[in-house]
Amino acid sequence: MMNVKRLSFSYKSQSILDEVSFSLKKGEITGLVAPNGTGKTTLLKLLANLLPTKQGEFLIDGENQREMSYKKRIFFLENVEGLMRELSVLDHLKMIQSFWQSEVELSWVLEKFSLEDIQNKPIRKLSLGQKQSVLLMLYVMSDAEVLLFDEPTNALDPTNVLVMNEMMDYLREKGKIILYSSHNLENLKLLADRIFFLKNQKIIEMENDASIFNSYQTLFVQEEKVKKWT
Ligand SMILES: Nc1ncnc2c1ncn2[C@@H]1O[C@H](COP(=O)(O)OP(=O)(O)OP(=O)(O)O)[C@@H](O)[C@H]1O
Repeated sequence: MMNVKRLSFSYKSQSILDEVSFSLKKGEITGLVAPNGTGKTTLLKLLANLLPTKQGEFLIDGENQREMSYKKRIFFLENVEGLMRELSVLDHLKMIQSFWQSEVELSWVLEKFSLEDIQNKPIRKLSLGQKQSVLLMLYVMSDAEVLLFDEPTNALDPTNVLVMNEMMDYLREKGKIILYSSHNLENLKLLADRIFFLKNQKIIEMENDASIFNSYQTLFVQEEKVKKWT
């Protein structure tokens, strides 16, 4: 269980989170939804200890984020920009396997993503969607307890979205704590056990049922922003 207690955060005068409290459970996928620029990535960075927090605390199984081993329980790579251009796919997998002392088999992960053919290519020679698949592979390879995904379907074609969904089901089965930030409400509706909306610096927990699209419309869609162009 990951518990977040009274977490607040601002970039200078811009308040992003205001005394937010929630918990994430093992074996559950929690969706995180909000319009552009609301603070989803900021929240993921805070949980991964990549931004300094002054107010609030978070714990994994009671262990506070200020303790040394906390960081080694969470995997978060914001986007493909975090991959190393000159290193091959295989190099990345080996690096993560070694750093995380993971027992996940390299060949098994490559096979699940059907990426055996490009395993020796450097990242700079891959397409955007291929890089995204590599990023997802690293999550699986890390075998970390807490997995924070920022728009994981970015640049993926429909087939690879299905591959990602299989991956998510597998990770849930393994008891991972998963926070999945996305604008793809349709896919989240399929996958998520719970969905959080982020609005006015607060988390609102929503039921993941047929009403989720209407709720999004009511809470977030600002008709005045969609201007007539013709
Ligand atoms: N390093 C930073 N310094 C100052 N402000 C920042 C910084 N990073 C993000 N912001 C601001 O914080 C707000 C939230 O940004 P964040 O990236 O967390 O949003 P998001 O919900 O992930 O958006 P998107 O859906 O577009 O990815 C935005 O208004 C952004 O301009």
